Amino acid sequence: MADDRGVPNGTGTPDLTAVADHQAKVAALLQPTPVLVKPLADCLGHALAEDLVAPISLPPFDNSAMDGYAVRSVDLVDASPEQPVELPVQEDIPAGRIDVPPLQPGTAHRIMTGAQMPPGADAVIPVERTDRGTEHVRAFASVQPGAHVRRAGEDVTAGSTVLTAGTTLAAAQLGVAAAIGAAQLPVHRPVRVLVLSTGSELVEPGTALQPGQIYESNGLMLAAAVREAGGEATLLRFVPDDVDAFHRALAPHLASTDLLITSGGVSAGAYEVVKDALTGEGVEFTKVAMQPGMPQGCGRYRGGMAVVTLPGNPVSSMVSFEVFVRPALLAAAGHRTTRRPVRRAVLTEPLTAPTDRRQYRRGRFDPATGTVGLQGAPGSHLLAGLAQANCLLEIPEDVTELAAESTVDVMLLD
Ligand SMILES: Nc1nc2c(c(=O)[nH]1)N[C@H]1C(S)=C(S)[C@@H](COP(=O)(O)OP(=O)(O)OC[C@H]3O[C@@H](n4cnc5c(N)ncnc54)[C@H](O)[C@@H]3O)O[C@H]1N2
Ligand code: MOO
Repeated sequence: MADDRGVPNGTGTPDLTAVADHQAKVAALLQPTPVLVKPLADCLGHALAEDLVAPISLPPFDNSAMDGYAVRSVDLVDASPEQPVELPVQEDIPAGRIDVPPLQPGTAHRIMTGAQMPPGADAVIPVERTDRGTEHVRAFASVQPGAHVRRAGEDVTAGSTVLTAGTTLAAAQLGVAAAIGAAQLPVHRPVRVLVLSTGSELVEPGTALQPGQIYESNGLMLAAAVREAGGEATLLRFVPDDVDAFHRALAPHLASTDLLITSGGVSAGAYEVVKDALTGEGVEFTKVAMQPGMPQGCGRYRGGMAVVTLPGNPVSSMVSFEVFVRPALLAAAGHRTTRRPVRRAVLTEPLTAPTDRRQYRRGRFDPATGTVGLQGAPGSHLLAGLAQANCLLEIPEDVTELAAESTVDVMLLD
Protein backbone atom coordinates (compact mmCIF):
# COMPACT_ATOMS: atom_id res chain seq x y z
CA MET A 1 0.00 0.00 0.00
CA ALA A 2 1.37 3.39 -0.99
CA ASP A 3 0.68 4.98 2.38
CA ASP A 4 2.70 2.31 4.18
CA ARG A 5 5.88 3.27 2.38
CA GLY A 6 8.43 5.64 3.78
CA VAL A 7 11.31 7.39 2.09
CA PRO A 8 14.91 6.23 1.58
CA ASN A 9 16.60 6.83 4.90
CA GLY A 10 20.06 5.37 5.14
CA THR A 11 18.87 2.57 7.42
CA GLY A 12 19.51 -0.01 4.71
CA THR A 13 15.77 -0.67 4.42
CA PRO A 14 14.50 1.86 1.89
CA ASP A 15 10.80 1.51 2.71
CA LEU A 16 11.18 2.52 6.36
CA THR A 17 11.29 6.07 7.68
CA ALA A 18 14.28 6.86 9.90
CA VAL A 19 13.46 7.54 13.56
CA ALA A 20 15.07 10.99 13.40
CA ASP A 21 13.01 11.96 10.33
CA HIS A 22 9.74 11.07 12.02
CA GLN A 23 10.85 12.86 15.19
CA ALA A 24 11.50 16.00 13.15
CA LYS A 25 8.13 15.73 11.40
CA VAL A 26 6.25 15.42 14.70
CA ALA A 27 8.22 18.26 16.29
CA ALA A 28 7.45 20.55 13.32
CA LEU A 29 3.70 20.08 13.86
CA LEU A 30 3.60 21.98 17.15
CA GLN A 31 4.03 25.74 17.43
CA PRO A 32 5.27 27.29 20.69
CA THR A 33 2.28 27.85 22.97
CA PRO A 34 1.34 31.40 24.04
CA VAL A 35 2.85 33.00 27.14
CA LEU A 36 0.66 33.55 30.20
CA VAL A 37 1.42 35.33 33.46
CA LYS A 38 0.53 33.02 36.33
CA PRO A 39 0.66 33.28 40.13
CA LEU A 40 3.77 31.56 41.42
CA ALA A 41 1.79 28.80 43.13
CA ASP A 42 0.30 27.79 39.76
CA CYS A 43 3.61 27.65 37.89
CA LEU A 44 4.83 24.21 38.99
CA GLY A 45 5.99 22.17 35.99
CA HIS A 46 5.64 25.04 33.50
CA ALA A 47 8.54 26.45 31.47
CA LEU A 48 9.66 29.98 32.29
CA ALA A 49 9.10 32.17 29.22
CA GLU A 50 11.58 34.98 30.01
CA ASP A 51 14.80 35.30 32.01
CA LEU A 52 14.06 36.09 35.65
CA VAL A 53 16.22 38.99 36.89
CA ALA A 54 16.53 39.61 40.64
CA PRO A 55 15.35 43.08 41.71
CA ILE A 56 17.03 42.58 45.10
CA SER A 57 20.11 40.85 46.45
CA LEU A 58 19.95 37.64 48.47
CA PRO A 59 20.46 37.83 51.33
CA PRO A 60 19.08 41.36 51.11
CA PHE A 61 21.17 42.43 54.17
CA ASP A 62 24.07 41.12 56.28
CA ASN A 63 22.56 38.71 58.79
CA SER A 64 23.49 36.20 61.44
CA ALA A 65 23.97 32.54 60.52
CA MET A 66 23.66 31.45 64.17
CA ASP A 67 21.72 32.16 67.31
CA GLY A 68 24.28 34.00 69.46
CA TYR A 69 25.69 37.44 70.08
CA ALA A 70 26.72 40.06 67.55
CA VAL A 71 30.14 41.38 68.60
CA ARG A 72 33.24 43.18 67.44
CA SER A 73 35.75 40.36 67.00
CA VAL A 74 38.54 42.53 68.47
CA ASP A 75 36.63 42.59 71.77
CA LEU A 76 36.94 38.80 72.12
CA VAL A 77 40.55 38.18 70.98
CA ASP A 78 41.61 37.09 74.45
CA ALA A 79 38.51 35.00 75.30
CA SER A 80 39.06 31.37 76.28
CA PRO A 81 37.29 28.80 78.49
CA GLU A 82 39.76 29.62 81.28
CA GLN A 83 39.54 33.37 80.81
CA PRO A 84 36.11 34.28 79.46
CA VAL A 85 35.48 37.84 78.30
CA GLU A 86 32.32 39.44 79.69
CA LEU A 87 30.37 42.02 77.67
CA PRO A 88 27.17 43.90 78.54
CA VAL A 89 24.20 42.86 76.37
CA GLN A 90 22.52 45.98 75.08
CA GLU A 91 19.89 44.79 72.61
CA ASP A 92 17.90 41.77 71.59
CA ILE A 93 17.62 41.29 67.82
CA PRO A 94 15.14 38.62 66.73
CA ALA A 95 14.78 37.87 62.99
CA GLY A 96 12.50 40.49 61.45
CA ARG A 97 13.50 43.38 63.72
CA ILE A 98 13.89 46.37 61.42
CA ASP A 99 15.23 49.08 63.84
CA VAL A 100 18.60 47.56 64.66
CA PRO A 101 20.72 49.93 66.77
CA PRO A 102 24.49 50.08 66.11
CA LEU A 103 26.82 48.08 68.33
CA GLN A 104 29.01 50.14 70.66
CA PRO A 105 32.61 48.95 71.25
CA GLY A 106 32.91 46.60 74.22
CA THR A 107 29.25 45.49 74.11
CA ALA A 108 27.19 42.68 72.57
CA HIS A 109 23.69 42.40 71.04
CA ARG A 110 21.90 39.09 71.44
CA ILE A 111 20.99 38.03 67.91
CA MET A 112 19.00 35.23 66.28
CA THR A 113 19.60 33.33 63.03
CA GLY A 114 18.48 35.44 60.06
CA ALA A 115 18.38 38.72 62.03
CA GLN A 116 20.01 41.81 60.58
CA MET A 117 23.60 42.42 61.78
CA PRO A 118 23.89 45.66 63.73
CA PRO A 119 26.23 48.28 62.23
CA GLY A 120 29.60 48.08 64.02
CA ALA A 121 29.47 44.29 64.61
CA ASP A 122 31.67 42.08 62.45
CA ALA A 123 31.07 38.60 63.88
CA VAL A 124 28.66 36.41 65.80
CA ILE A 125 29.63 34.17 68.66
CA PRO A 126 27.20 31.23 68.89
CA VAL A 127 25.28 30.78 72.18
CA GLU A 128 27.02 27.43 72.73
CA ARG A 129 30.32 29.28 73.31
CA THR A 130 28.84 31.61 75.92
CA ASP A 131 27.03 31.42 79.24
CA ARG A 132 23.83 32.55 77.40
CA GLY A 133 23.55 35.65 79.63
CA THR A 134 20.87 38.23 78.96
CA GLU A 135 22.21 41.25 80.92
CA HIS A 136 25.88 40.36 80.55
CA VAL A 137 27.33 37.56 78.48
CA ARG A 138 30.53 35.62 79.12
CA ALA A 139 32.25 34.48 75.90
CA PHE A 140 34.48 31.39 76.16
CA ALA A 141 36.13 31.71 72.75
CA SER A 142 37.44 34.27 70.30
CA VAL A 143 35.82 34.70 66.86
CA GLN A 144 37.31 35.50 63.47
CA PRO A 145 36.14 38.71 61.77
CA GLY A 146 33.16 37.72 59.62
CA ALA A 147 32.45 34.54 61.57
CA HIS A 148 28.84 33.37 61.26
CA VAL A 149 27.83 36.41 59.22
CA ARG A 150 25.95 35.84 55.94
CA ARG A 151 26.81 38.72 53.64
CA ALA A 152 24.25 40.64 51.59
CA GLY A 153 24.35 39.46 47.97
CA GLU A 154 26.50 36.37 48.55
CA ASP A 155 23.74 34.20 47.06
CA VAL A 156 22.26 36.55 44.44
CA THR A 157 23.26 40.09 43.47
CA ALA A 158 20.52 42.53 42.48
CA GLY A 159 20.29 42.72 38.69
CA SER A 160 21.59 39.20 38.05
CA THR A 161 19.63 36.49 36.23
CA VAL A 162 18.49 33.77 38.62
CA LEU A 163 16.58 31.62 36.11
CA THR A 164 16.83 31.61 32.34
CA ALA A 165 13.97 31.32 29.85
CA GLY A 166 13.18 27.67 29.15
CA THR A 167 13.80 26.50 32.71
CA THR A 168 11.29 23.94 33.95
CA LEU A 169 9.87 25.29 37.18
CA ALA A 170 10.19 22.70 39.94
CA ALA A 171 10.23 23.27 43.69
CA ALA A 172 13.68 24.87 43.99
CA GLN A 173 13.08 27.22 41.03
CA LEU A 174 9.78 28.37 42.52
CA GLY A 175 11.61 28.81 45.82
CA VAL A 176 14.23 31.18 44.41
CA ALA A 177 11.54 33.10 42.47
CA ALA A 178 9.62 33.65 45.72
CA ALA A 179 12.84 34.57 47.55
CA ILE A 180 13.51 37.46 45.15
CA GLY A 181 9.92 38.63 45.57
CA ALA A 182 8.29 37.43 42.32
CA ALA A 183 4.53 37.04 42.83
CA GLN A 184 3.87 35.79 39.31
CA LEU A 185 5.85 34.51 36.37
CA PRO A 186 5.53 34.48 32.58
CA VAL A 187 5.17 30.84 31.55
CA HIS A 188 4.16 28.97 28.43
CA ARG A 189 0.65 27.62 28.35
CA PRO A 190 0.66 23.81 28.46
CA VAL A 191 -0.05 22.01 25.20
CA ARG A 192 -3.71 20.91 25.09
CA VAL A 193 -3.82 17.29 24.07
CA LEU A 194 -6.79 15.13 23.15
CA VAL A 195 -6.02 11.43 23.71
CA LEU A 196 -8.30 9.15 21.76
CA SER A 197 -8.43 5.39 21.76
CA THR A 198 -10.52 3.14 19.55
CA GLY A 199 -11.06 -0.60 19.47
CA SER A 200 -14.21 -2.71 19.79
CA GLU A 201 -12.37 -5.10 22.12
CA LEU A 202 -11.77 -2.43 24.75
CA VAL A 203 -13.83 -2.07 27.91
CA GLU A 204 -13.67 0.15 30.95
CA PRO A 205 -11.53 -1.15 33.86
CA GLY A 206 -13.86 -2.08 36.71
CA THR A 207 -16.42 -3.79 34.46
CA ALA A 208 -16.61 -7.55 33.76
CA LEU A 209 -14.61 -8.85 30.79
CA GLN A 210 -16.36 -10.93 28.14
CA PRO A 211 -14.26 -13.43 26.16
CA GLY A 212 -12.28 -11.50 23.54
CA GLN A 213 -12.39 -8.23 25.47
CA ILE A 214 -9.54 -6.45 27.23
CA TYR A 215 -9.40 -3.44 29.48
CA GLU A 216 -8.61 -0.12 27.88
CA SER A 217 -5.20 0.95 29.11
CA ASN A 218 -3.51 3.05 26.42
CA GLY A 219 -5.80 6.05 26.75
CA LEU A 220 -5.31 6.33 30.47
CA MET A 221 -1.57 5.70 30.18
CA LEU A 222 -1.00 8.22 27.40
CA ALA A 223 -3.08 10.89 29.14
CA ALA A 224 -0.96 10.35 32.25
CA ALA A 225 2.22 10.58 30.16
CA VAL A 226 0.98 13.86 28.66
CA ARG A 227 0.36 15.25 32.15
CA GLU A 228 3.76 14.04 33.36
CA ALA A 229 5.25 16.01 30.47
CA GLY A 230 3.40 19.15 31.60
CA GLY A 231 0.59 18.95 29.03
CA GLU A 232 -3.16 19.17 29.57
CA ALA A 233 -4.90 15.95 28.60
CA THR A 234 -8.51 15.26 27.68
CA LEU A 235 -9.32 11.60 27.33
CA LEU A 236 -11.77 10.25 24.76
CA ARG A 237 -12.17 6.49 24.99
CA PHE A 238 -14.36 3.83 23.44
CA VAL A 239 -14.80 5.72 20.20
CA PRO A 240 -16.53 3.14 17.98
CA ASP A 241 -14.62 1.56 15.09
CA ASP A 242 -16.55 3.63 12.61
CA VAL A 243 -15.22 6.46 10.44
CA ASP A 244 -18.25 8.75 10.79
CA ALA A 245 -18.37 8.20 14.55
CA PHE A 246 -14.65 9.01 14.68
CA HIS A 247 -15.11 12.37 12.94
CA ARG A 248 -18.17 13.16 15.08
CA ALA A 249 -16.17 12.43 18.25
CA LEU A 250 -13.46 14.89 17.19
CA ALA A 251 -15.73 17.76 16.17
CA PRO A 252 -16.43 19.29 19.62
CA HIS A 253 -12.71 19.31 20.47
CA LEU A 254 -11.19 20.89 17.37
CA ALA A 255 -11.10 24.47 18.63
CA SER A 256 -9.64 23.59 22.03
CA THR A 257 -7.02 21.01 21.03
CA ASP A 258 -3.42 21.62 19.96
CA LEU A 259 -2.58 17.97 19.45
CA LEU A 260 -4.61 14.80 18.94
CA ILE A 261 -2.88 11.56 19.96
CA THR A 262 -4.58 8.36 18.89
CA SER A 263 -3.57 4.82 19.72
CA GLY A 264 -4.43 1.76 17.65
CA GLY A 265 -6.19 1.31 14.37
CA VAL A 266 -3.26 2.07 12.09
CA SER A 267 -1.68 -1.20 10.96
CA ALA A 268 -2.71 -3.51 8.15
CA GLY A 269 -5.97 -5.04 9.38
CA ALA A 270 -9.44 -4.84 7.90
CA TYR A 271 -10.78 -2.53 10.63
CA GLU A 272 -8.24 0.27 11.02
CA VAL A 273 -10.55 3.13 11.90
CA VAL A 274 -7.84 5.69 12.66
CA LYS A 275 -6.10 5.09 9.36
CA ASP A 276 -9.39 4.95 7.44
CA ALA A 277 -10.71 8.14 9.01
CA LEU A 278 -7.51 10.20 8.73
CA THR A 279 -6.20 9.13 5.33
CA GLY A 280 -6.91 11.99 2.92
CA GLU A 281 -7.64 14.34 5.83
CA GLY A 282 -4.07 15.66 6.20
CA VAL A 283 -2.44 12.76 8.06
CA GLU A 284 0.26 10.60 6.47
CA PHE A 285 1.03 7.09 7.61
CA THR A 286 4.41 5.42 7.49
CA LYS A 287 6.50 2.63 8.94
CA VAL A 288 9.37 3.82 11.09
CA ALA A 289 12.60 1.84 11.41
CA MET A 290 11.93 1.09 15.04
CA GLN A 291 10.77 -1.76 17.22
CA PRO A 292 8.40 -1.46 18.96
CA GLY A 293 6.56 1.40 17.32
CA MET A 294 6.78 0.69 13.62
CA PRO A 295 3.37 1.91 12.35
CA GLN A 296 3.23 5.68 12.79
CA GLY A 297 1.36 8.61 11.34
CA CYS A 298 1.24 12.36 11.74
CA GLY A 299 -0.11 15.49 10.11
CA ARG A 300 -2.77 18.18 10.47
CA TYR A 301 -6.39 17.13 10.61
CA ARG A 302 -8.11 19.02 7.78
CA GLY A 303 -5.21 21.48 7.84
CA GLY A 304 -5.72 22.45 11.50
CA MET A 305 -5.17 20.42 14.68
CA ALA A 306 -1.87 18.52 14.84
CA VAL A 307 -2.27 14.75 14.91
CA VAL A 308 0.07 11.94 15.92
CA THR A 309 -1.19 8.39 15.52
CA LEU A 310 0.54 5.83 17.73
CA PRO A 311 0.35 2.07 17.35
CA GLY A 312 -2.09 0.19 19.57
CA ASN A 313 0.17 -2.35 21.22
CA PRO A 314 0.59 -0.82 24.67
CA VAL A 315 4.38 -0.89 24.81
CA SER A 316 4.56 0.41 21.23
CA SER A 317 2.26 3.25 22.23
CA MET A 318 4.32 4.29 25.24
CA VAL A 319 7.70 3.90 23.55
CA SER A 320 6.41 5.92 20.58
CA PHE A 321 5.18 8.58 22.98
CA GLU A 322 8.64 8.74 24.56
CA VAL A 323 10.49 8.89 21.26
CA PHE A 324 8.24 11.18 19.22
CA VAL A 325 5.63 12.97 21.30
CA ARG A 326 7.22 13.83 24.63
CA PRO A 327 10.15 15.85 23.20
CA ALA A 328 7.76 17.73 20.88
CA LEU A 329 5.33 18.51 23.71
CA LEU A 330 8.11 19.84 25.93
CA ALA A 331 9.62 21.94 23.14
CA ALA A 332 6.25 23.49 22.24
CA ALA A 333 5.64 24.36 25.88
CA GLY A 334 8.97 26.19 26.00
CA HIS A 335 11.07 23.72 28.00
CA ARG A 336 14.80 23.86 27.27
CA THR A 337 15.32 20.24 28.28
CA THR A 338 13.19 18.06 26.03
CA ARG A 339 15.10 14.78 26.09
CA ARG A 340 15.34 12.18 28.80
CA PRO A 341 18.82 11.83 30.26
CA VAL A 342 20.87 9.18 28.42
CA ARG A 343 23.60 7.17 30.17
CA ARG A 344 26.10 4.68 28.87
CA ALA A 345 25.58 1.38 30.74
CA VAL A 346 27.17 -2.06 30.83
CA LEU A 347 24.81 -4.88 29.87
CA THR A 348 24.48 -7.68 32.42
CA GLU A 349 23.20 -10.16 29.80
CA PRO A 350 23.41 -10.67 26.04
CA LEU A 351 20.65 -9.57 23.66
CA THR A 352 19.67 -9.78 20.03
CA ALA A 353 17.90 -7.09 18.02
CA PRO A 354 16.18 -6.93 14.62
CA THR A 355 18.05 -5.84 11.49
CA ASP A 356 17.63 -2.27 10.30
CA ARG A 357 15.38 -1.14 13.13
CA ARG A 358 16.28 0.81 16.20
CA GLN A 359 15.17 -1.31 19.09
CA TYR A 360 13.97 -0.03 22.42
CA ARG A 361 14.18 -2.74 25.09
CA ARG A 362 12.91 -2.15 28.58
CA GLY A 363 15.53 -2.33 31.30
CA ARG A 364 16.58 -1.64 34.84
CA PHE A 365 19.57 0.63 35.16
CA ASP A 366 21.55 0.48 38.38
CA PRO A 367 23.24 3.85 38.86
CA ALA A 368 25.49 2.44 41.60
CA THR A 369 27.20 -0.05 39.26
CA GLY A 370 26.44 1.61 35.91
CA THR A 371 24.92 -1.67 34.69
CA VAL A 372 21.63 -2.43 32.98
CA GLY A 373 19.60 -5.66 32.81
CA LEU A 374 16.69 -6.42 30.53
CA GLN A 375 13.18 -6.16 31.93
CA GLY A 376 11.09 -8.72 30.08
CA ALA A 377 11.08 -9.92 26.48
CA PRO A 378 10.87 -7.63 23.41
CA GLY A 379 7.12 -8.22 22.68
CA SER A 380 5.19 -4.98 22.33
CA HIS A 381 2.22 -6.30 24.33
CA LEU A 382 4.35 -6.92 27.47
CA LEU A 383 3.17 -3.98 29.50
CA ALA A 384 4.05 -5.35 32.94
CA GLY A 385 7.75 -5.34 31.97
CA LEU A 386 7.50 -1.67 31.03
CA ALA A 387 5.88 -0.95 34.38
CA GLN A 388 8.92 -2.50 36.13
CA ALA A 389 11.47 -0.73 33.94
CA ASN A 390 13.31 2.48 34.79
CA CYS A 391 14.94 2.91 31.40
CA LEU A 392 14.78 2.11 27.71
CA LEU A 393 17.85 0.57 26.08
CA GLU A 394 18.47 2.23 22.72
CA ILE A 395 19.95 -0.36 20.38
CA PRO A 396 21.08 1.22 17.13
CA GLU A 397 19.70 0.17 13.74
CA ASP A 398 22.94 -1.53 12.66
CA VAL A 399 23.35 -3.64 15.80
CA THR A 400 21.78 -7.10 15.81
CA GLU A 401 23.43 -8.58 18.86
CA LEU A 402 25.24 -7.46 21.95
CA ALA A 403 27.26 -9.65 24.31
CA ALA A 404 27.06 -9.36 28.07
CA GLU A 405 29.48 -6.65 29.27
CA SER A 406 28.88 -4.58 26.10
CA THR A 407 28.00 -0.96 26.60
CA VAL A 408 24.68 0.45 25.50
CA ASP A 409 22.85 3.78 25.74
CA VAL A 410 19.95 3.83 28.19
CA MET A 411 17.29 6.51 28.27
CA LEU A 412 16.34 7.08 31.91
CA LEU A 413 12.60 7.22 32.52
CA ASP A 414 12.58 8.34 36.15
N1 LIG B 1 -0.25 -7.73 8.96
C1 LIG B 1 0.29 -6.86 9.82
N2 LIG B 1 -0.11 -6.87 11.07
C2 LIG B 1 0.44 -6.03 11.94
C3 LIG B 1 1.46 -5.15 11.54
C4 LIG B 1 1.85 -5.16 10.19
O1 LIG B 1 2.73 -4.40 9.76
N3 LIG B 1 1.23 -6.01 9.37
N4 LIG B 1 2.06 -4.36 12.47
C5 LIG B 1 2.08 -4.87 13.82
C6 LIG B 1 2.61 -3.89 14.71
S1 LIG B 1 4.27 -3.70 14.67
C7 LIG B 1 1.84 -3.21 15.58
S2 LIG B 1 2.56 -2.17 16.71
C8 LIG B 1 0.42 -3.36 15.62
C9 LIG B 1 -0.24 -1.99 15.53
O2 LIG B 1 -1.57 -2.14 15.39
P1 LIG B 1 -2.61 -0.98 15.49
O3 LIG B 1 -1.94 0.29 15.79
O4 LIG B 1 -3.46 -1.02 14.31
O5 LIG B 1 -3.38 -1.35 16.79
P2 LIG B 1 -4.61 -2.32 16.98
O6 LIG B 1 -4.57 -3.38 15.94
O7 LIG B 1 -5.78 -1.51 17.14
O8 LIG B 1 -4.19 -2.93 18.36
C10 LIG B 1 -3.00 -3.64 18.54
C11 LIG B 1 -3.02 -4.31 19.90
O9 LIG B 1 -3.09 -3.34 20.91
C12 LIG B 1 -4.26 -3.50 21.68
N5 LIG B 1 -4.80 -2.17 22.00
C13 LIG B 1 -5.17 -1.26 21.09
N6 LIG B 1 -5.65 -0.16 21.72
C14 LIG B 1 -5.59 -0.41 23.02
C15 LIG B 1 -5.93 0.31 24.18
N7 LIG B 1 -6.45 1.55 24.07
N8 LIG B 1 -5.74 -0.23 25.39
C16 LIG B 1 -5.20 -1.48 25.49
N9 LIG B 1 -4.83 -2.22 24.42
C17 LIG B 1 -5.03 -1.70 23.22
C18 LIG B 1 -5.21 -4.27 20.82
O10 LIG B 1 -6.16 -4.97 21.54
C19 LIG B 1 -4.26 -5.18 20.08
O11 LIG B 1 -3.91 -6.28 20.85
O12 LIG B 1 -0.07 -4.10 14.56
C20 LIG B 1 0.70 -5.29 14.29
N10 LIG B 1 0.03 -6.03 13.26
O1 MOO C 1 5.97 -1.84 16.03
MO1 MOO C 1 4.97 -2.87 16.77
O2 MOO C 1 5.08 -1.53 17.64
O3 MOO C 1 6.46 -3.82 16.82
O4 MOO C 1 4.70 -3.81 18.08
